[in-house]
Amino acid sequence: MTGDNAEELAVEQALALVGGRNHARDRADDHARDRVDDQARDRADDRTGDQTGDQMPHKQNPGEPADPHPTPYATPSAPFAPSPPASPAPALPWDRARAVAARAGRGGPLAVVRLPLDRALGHVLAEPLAALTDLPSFDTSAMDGWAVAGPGPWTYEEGVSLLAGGGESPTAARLPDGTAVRIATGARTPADTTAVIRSEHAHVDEARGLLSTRRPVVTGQDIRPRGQECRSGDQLMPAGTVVTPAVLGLAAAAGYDALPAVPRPRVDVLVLGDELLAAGLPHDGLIRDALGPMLGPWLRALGAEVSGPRRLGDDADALREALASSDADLIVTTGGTASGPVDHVHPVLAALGAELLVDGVTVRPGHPMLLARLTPDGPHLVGLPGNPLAAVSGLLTLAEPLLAGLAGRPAQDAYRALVHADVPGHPHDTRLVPVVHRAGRAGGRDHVAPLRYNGPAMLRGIAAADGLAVVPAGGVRSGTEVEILDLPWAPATPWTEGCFT
Ligand SMILES: Nc1nc2c(c(=O)[nH]1)N[C@H]1C(S)=C(S)[C@@H](COP(=O)(O)OP(=O)(O)OC[C@H]3O[C@@H](n4cnc5c(N)ncnc54)[C@H](O)[C@@H]3O)O[C@H]1N2
Ligand code: MOO
Repeated sequence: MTGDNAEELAVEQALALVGGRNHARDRADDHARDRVDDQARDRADDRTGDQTGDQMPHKQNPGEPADPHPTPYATPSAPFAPSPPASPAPALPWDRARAVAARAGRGGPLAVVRLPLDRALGHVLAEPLAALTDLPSFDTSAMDGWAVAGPGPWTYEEGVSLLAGGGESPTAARLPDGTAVRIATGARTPADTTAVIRSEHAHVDEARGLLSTRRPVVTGQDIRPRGQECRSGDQLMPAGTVVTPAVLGLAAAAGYDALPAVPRPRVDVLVLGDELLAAGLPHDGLIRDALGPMLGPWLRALGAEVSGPRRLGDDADALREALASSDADLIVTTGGTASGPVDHVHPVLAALGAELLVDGVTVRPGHPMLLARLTPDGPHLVGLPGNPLAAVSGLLTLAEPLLAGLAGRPAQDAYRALVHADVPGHPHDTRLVPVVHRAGRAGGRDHVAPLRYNGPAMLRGIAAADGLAVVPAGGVRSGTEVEILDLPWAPATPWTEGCFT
């Protein structure tokens, strides 16, 4: 990794760490039971209603530009001709899909590496962090002042001071009753010290060589006793903890030079689509690739080591070759998940004999998202739909819990927050809607506000968001609680106020 990359990674990890509310809870759903339940439920869904987003009676937010539901890009040489899905497997409900992804990530044993502290940020502790020393490791003065023994007034020796980091002074190793010695914050207190008197509370009579104080002296005052914070061997943090800057500081204080960590999961990002430009303005039916620039940093913020994006166009052979030759733990593809003429993800997975763990999720946007295992021991693949907000939906539904499992930490769990505004729902699918957290004003409660520009092809809402509301079928009323998934960075900037809600 270059220095630049390391710096970029550190910034992204820091963003992730700053923003994370981490309401993690390990939901170990029974995968086999889930699949059976889900299949029964989905068969019922198929009988009762519409599965497409096109008919969603979704009230348009005021001012939101019309977003006709996108159709796959069609070229004159390959006219769009909808074909049946490659796999008849039913779509999974959103929470089941997350549980399946989390379970898939937890499938194998975790590797352990020892990383120097300056490379450990954002990794997950593979073992509990046990103190290698008592903290403090010696009785320490908490203040600049005087160490005293017994009741005052105290005599002292002119010119003798105990300093932080100083070795044991022969004159001050033991402090006889009735004596005092000048001491600095962080210095070891001599044996038999009763208390430390802050310099501002001490009265020094230089002529008589006597120290006194008008304040009562409490035994042990302003002394940090050895082992106050921990004893050697105490567990400071459990395995599975994400190494934050504060954990690095604690580990250093407790004597660590390197930390036992789970290696970051390695992720290859493959961007599919002939219509995508890597630079410049859209022209002639071509558009900018919005996912390549977004996914690397986002996946790094989720703790991954990312290579790519590689733009493969709509080339089935190139996709097959890239999948077969990858040595990553996870491959993330974008686009090509549906059944259009150049949607190659399903056929290539079938040709490689991959096992589809999730083939569609009853969530809007993002319903064609998929999760596969390429070989029994091989990498997983998360297929993100090409519509950009649908890709974000797939990222948080499948990639985030999978990566959490691969990295040895619990997946983010949704938590509940009040929503300020009615949020329309899909008739029977979950909706993920960009929201921003707002502090309650004038006695009001903290809440989230849904953001406009939340169409599947739009990123304008999510760019201003700090979370996604998980809106159940049928929608939610203003003033009720809704599940929230946090985005892995700090709350959106204040100028989103009024601009997007
Ligand atoms: N007959 C049906 N067609 C479609 C359905 C459906 O149910 N039946 N679902 C629609 C939905 S919803 C989605 S989402 C998309 C998913 O399709 P793909 O995953 O195959 O994605 P593409 O067709 O390749 O692209 C869709 C859309 O997104 C644009 N795109 C793709 N990649 C990028 C990128 N990197 N940056 C920016 N934009 C990108 C692409 O140009 C298309 O406009 O399928 C619908 N169709
Ligand atoms: O509604 Mo699609 O799943 O745009 O994402």
